Amino acid sequence: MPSSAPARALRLGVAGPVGTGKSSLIATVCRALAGELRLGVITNDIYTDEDARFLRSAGVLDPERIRAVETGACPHTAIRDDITANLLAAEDLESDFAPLDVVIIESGGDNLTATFSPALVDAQIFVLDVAGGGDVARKGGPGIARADLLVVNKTDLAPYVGVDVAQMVADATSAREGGPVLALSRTDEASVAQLKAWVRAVLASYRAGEHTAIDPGPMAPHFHAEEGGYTHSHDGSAHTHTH
Ligand SMILES: Nc1nc2c(ncn2[C@@H]2O[C@H](COP(=O)(O)OP(=O)(O)OP(=O)(O)O)[C@@H](O)[C@H]2O)c(=O)[nH]1
Repeated sequence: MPSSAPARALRLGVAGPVGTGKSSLIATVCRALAGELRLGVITNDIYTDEDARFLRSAGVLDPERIRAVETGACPHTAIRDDITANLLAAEDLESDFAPLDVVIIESGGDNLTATFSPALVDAQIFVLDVAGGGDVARKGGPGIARADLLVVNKTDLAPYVGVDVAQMVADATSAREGGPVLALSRTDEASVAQLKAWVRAVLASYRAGEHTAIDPGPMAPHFHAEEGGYTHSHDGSAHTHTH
């Protein structure tokens, strides 16, 4: 191993709107790579450990290797502004199961703009699905534009929702100025193999000291329905609420 090899596991973030298939994608990665890589997973949910329980029940990884962070009202704060709970969870996982190769961190998804801080993850995947409509990729946002990989998920559903996957991928590629876009379905083995190859390649580059964590940029201000409803922004310095 080169002397510049990092001392800890690669931390890989998975963000995207609710229901686009983040937990399922993580289950797919675990199923595909658990035989060759030592993996751990951290989930972020507002008030529950639902995603962690889903992943444990999927039987793709030792349940002890899946930890849940409960984020409270804004699930984005814990992956962007105050990342302490996630950092501690990642460090705990790594010390309990040393050595790990990859720790995957799932964001609690509720809008299009969630991004991870580069202080928490080394690389991030943003997940859209065809059921959200073919236009979503064109609308952009920091995760869509600048995550390390954009996944257009559930391509098996495209014929039923009238989405042209090739066009959606072309729009996404143009919104990302050529950055990688992967059309994925858990039922399409070729696409799963591409996802697996992408994770392997990022890990190899991270281990060689050649990978730089990119900040996709802060999230746009967004609304939360809890506590009577408030608009909320993560602009890097101030963490503001407007009721
Ligand atoms: N048809 C199809 N359905 C999928 C695929 N991947 C996920 N799903 C389904 O999409 C739904 C949402 O998947 P999840 O993995 O729970 O999505 P999520 O983004 O983790 O959801 P939240 O954690 O609630 O934000 C579930 O019913 C999955 O079974 C896929 O490739 N094809």
